[in-house]
Amino acid sequence: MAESRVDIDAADPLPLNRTSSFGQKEPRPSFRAVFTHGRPPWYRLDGHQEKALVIGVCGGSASGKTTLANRIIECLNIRWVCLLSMDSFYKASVLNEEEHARAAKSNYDFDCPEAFDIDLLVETLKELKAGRSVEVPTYNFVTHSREPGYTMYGANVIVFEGIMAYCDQRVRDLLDVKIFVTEDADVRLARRLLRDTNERGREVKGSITQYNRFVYPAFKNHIEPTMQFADLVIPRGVSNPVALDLIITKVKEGLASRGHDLRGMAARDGDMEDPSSLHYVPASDQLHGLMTTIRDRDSSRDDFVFSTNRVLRLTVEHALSLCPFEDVVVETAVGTYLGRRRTHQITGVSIVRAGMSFEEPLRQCVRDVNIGQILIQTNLTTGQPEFFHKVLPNGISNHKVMLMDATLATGASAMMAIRVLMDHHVPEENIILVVLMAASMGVAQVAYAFPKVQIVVAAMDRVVDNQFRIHPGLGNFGDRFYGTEHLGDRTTTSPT
Ligand SMILES: Nc1ncnc2c1ncn2[C@@H]1O[C@H](COP(=O)(O)OP(=O)(O)O)[C@@H](O)[C@H]1O
Ligand SMILES: Nc1ccn([C@@H]2O[C@H](COP(=O)(O)O)[C@@H](O)[C@H]2O)c(=O)n1
Repeated sequence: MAESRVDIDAADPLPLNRTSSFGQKEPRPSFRAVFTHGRPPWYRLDGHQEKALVIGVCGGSASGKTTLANRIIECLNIRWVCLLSMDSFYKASVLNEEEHARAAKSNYDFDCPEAFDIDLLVETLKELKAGRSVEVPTYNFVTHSREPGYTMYGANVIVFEGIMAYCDQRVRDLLDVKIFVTEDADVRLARRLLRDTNERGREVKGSITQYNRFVYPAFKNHIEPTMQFADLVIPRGVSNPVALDLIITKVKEGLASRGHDLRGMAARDGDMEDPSSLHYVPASDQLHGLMTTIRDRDSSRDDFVFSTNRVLRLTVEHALSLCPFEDVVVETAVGTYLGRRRTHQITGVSIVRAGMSFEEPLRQCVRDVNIGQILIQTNLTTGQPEFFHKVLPNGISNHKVMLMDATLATGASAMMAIRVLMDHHVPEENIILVVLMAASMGVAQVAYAFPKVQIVVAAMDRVVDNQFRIHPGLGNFGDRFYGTEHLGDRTTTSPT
């Protein structure tokens, strides 16, 4: 797979033995890795996105914003948090030669709102808050320039820090909690001098010149006045454990009210009527016979795979008949003929692993098909689906997308996959969910959350047990199809 997402950020604000830039020994925080893979549901049972909680941290330069932001992340001790720094949005990529020369002589003003690309910052924060991934530029303080950025994945909590974090109303409106860190000006200057000379390649004289000319006046004119927007003013930053405790308690309360037990909630919903978006592969004795072989636990693997491939192909054919077609005139050998032609490029996206069984039947039906994959696994402790990986073809947002999985029980994995597609701008109405064996509760769940998604199933049962297995169902599809039954739980992906 092309795009691995096992990225782990080491979010250690003060690594072992590091001395703070004011010269004091900081208590060493425990190491903590922030995982950006294995994401649990980031939307509610109705399919709508749960907006991320955004915590703003503002204050003067070297007041301790970044250190506090990292400590908040560490103390929250949850997955799916990210730190966004306003520094990434310095406009420096557009500094001209003359401005670069001035910056080198500490004569360029980096301490005014105009120095930042606020429009890009607002867009980025909006996307992150909506749970989507963004490209964040990297800023180089030594060369005063923007460098290639990195992908920041959507998170449940975003900590955003910067000197001008509260200067723009549009940014303020995106923040759920606003913190302002205060520190004495002489402490800030001392820390900054150390940082400028140790980390940012500056001379002492130039650093002091820049501080007197721009940094201190900017604090008075632009930064300090925005303290009025803060919910919480914190003196001494991370050295203020009482304030830190208050912040963590408040944020955890906010998160607790956002439930994420989607599979459990769905499982309690029980049987429902067939929704209008559900389409069965037309019933026939032939289909019935094939499904009987597939359900029969005594069928040989060869018979199981053979019958499955035939039903998968029938299912794909039926799903294709739901795609939009338009009139087209063609010339036959002896005249003209008014025909029909599909209007959209088809992309298949399989939910790994069981959904991959659909890939070959789809290729047989659509010669120019693109195939993508989404890896979702069930967390065996929480029972929740978790999103790990995706490969989506270019241009997918304009395609009809066949989302493929062998079985659909509670619908939790399918919902997560649909959410991933929609986060990548695939319109809901462009998605067709194709499934070999569904449970009515899962179908109802997906149809409730995403009414514009068409659902095509070859067979449906009404009962899902408390281990999320369909009854009577067809057993563990992946193990039977891939012949891995003897490996037991080691190969278990999402039950459905
Ligand atoms: N409470 C504190 N006590 C001592 N040193 C601190 C404290 N907070 C931050 N520092 C140190 O001050 C320097 C600047 O802190 P940083 O968090 O990067 O500031 P900012 O992001 O506001 O510019 C860093 O070297 C950091 O280790
Ligand atoms: N090329 C640059 C860009 C910015 N600065 C200074 O950085 C300060 C903001 O960063 P903090 O980590 O202190 O919040 C700001 O005060 C700018 O003066 C710079 O020196 N060079």
